[in-house]
Amino acid sequence: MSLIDSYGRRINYLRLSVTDRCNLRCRYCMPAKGAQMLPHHEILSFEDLLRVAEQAVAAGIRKIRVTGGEPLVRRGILPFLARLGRLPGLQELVLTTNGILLGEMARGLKDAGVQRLNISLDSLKPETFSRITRGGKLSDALSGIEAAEKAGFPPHKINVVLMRGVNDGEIMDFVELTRERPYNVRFIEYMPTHSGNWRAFSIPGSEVLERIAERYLIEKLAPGEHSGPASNFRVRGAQGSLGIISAMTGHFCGSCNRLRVTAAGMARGCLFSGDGVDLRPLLAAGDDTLLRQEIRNIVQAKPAGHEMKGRAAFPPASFHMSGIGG
Ligand SMILES: Nc1nc2c(ncn2[C@@H]2O[C@H](COP(=O)(O)OP(=O)(O)OP(=O)(O)O)[C@@H](O)[C@H]2O)c(=O)[nH]1
Ligand SMILES: C[S@@+](CC[C@H](N)C(=O)[O-])C[C@H]1O[C@@H](n2cnc3c(N)ncnc32)[C@H](O)[C@@H]1O
Ligand code: SF4
Ligand code: SF4
Repeated sequence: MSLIDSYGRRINYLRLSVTDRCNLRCRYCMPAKGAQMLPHHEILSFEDLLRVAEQAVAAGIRKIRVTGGEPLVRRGILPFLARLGRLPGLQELVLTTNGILLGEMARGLKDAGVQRLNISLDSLKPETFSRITRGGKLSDALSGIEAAEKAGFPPHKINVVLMRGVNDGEIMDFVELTRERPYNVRFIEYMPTHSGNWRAFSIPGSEVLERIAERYLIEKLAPGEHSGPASNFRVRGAQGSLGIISAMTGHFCGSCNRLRVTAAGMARGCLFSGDGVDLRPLLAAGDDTLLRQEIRNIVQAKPAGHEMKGRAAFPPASFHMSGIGG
């Protein structure tokens, strides 16, 4: 079974958000105060999340990335992941995290069958890290990253959302990190949110690459099985690699393979496509065949791309990265 959308793209990757809560408050993701968290009864139960995942896999999804909010703050996440990983037909179970809880949970994640981790780390300086995350401790994130390495995960992808004047002075420090460690450090263009003046902060991926190329000899890497939305590069002689995720200026929409389901059970064909489709009535009706058909319908209605340029108001009122899962 495979899911092909109306533009001929094969949709085989589900980003499943398990919570909209988080132990950090990153400036680019959540407002300082008054983030409206979903009441507990509106968050899908693990049973319902499993039903959605099961029907998505039956329809053609092969990879599930568990995200949030911070997925590791949801109670019961490890047994849930172990059950998710056992779904027949699912080939990859991966997770995106801020790393803060990995010190205590990395081993459990490995045992639950999570295959790879993408970890957000926006600064290597304690003060800047704390400023961006509104109070997070860099040492917690770094020890989490180390614990995950010790638990036997393959080299991590490290996600860095660049913000002009905030952490772009650290680009070369992150480049140096790839010389010492086998990580794939990915610089991400700041995407629109309600939490601030994103236009002033967003740095085009092309500029980042130019700045690196002024200092280092870099070579482009061929797209690999795990390169995802990033264009990847390597500084000559480095153990790790660099990625550019041009979420705003770039054009990975043409090869987009994703579907999203939020913790509230809203399915979206595109990160930026409005409110999405509410799966809860179908879950409540208990008809999994209809659920699978709805997943196919959403894939059919998936837009060609984000089309932000043509929009008078962006982002839409319903848009919160922490609520959608990035
Ligand atoms: N515009 C856009 N941004 C995305 C999409 N998927 C992920 N991102 C962004 O890319 C960054 C990294 O996301 P991750 O959660 O690490 O996932 P990923 O890069 O898709 O992961 P893999 O391809 O599975 O390695 C985040 O800023 C996401 O918000 C997408 O489909 N569209
Ligand atoms: C919403 S977070 C959820 C997972 C986890 N809490 C974390 O931070 O890795 C998923 C990804 O979205 C990214 N993200 C959040 N807001 C963003 C924004 N405005 N622009 C670009 N990336 C963003 C984060 O950096 C992270 O890599
Ligand atoms: S990016 Fe991740 S860690 Fe930061 S506030 Fe959003 S959900 Fe939390
Ligand atoms: S913006 Fe939409 S279509 Fe483009 S890559 Fe992201 S999810 Fe896919």
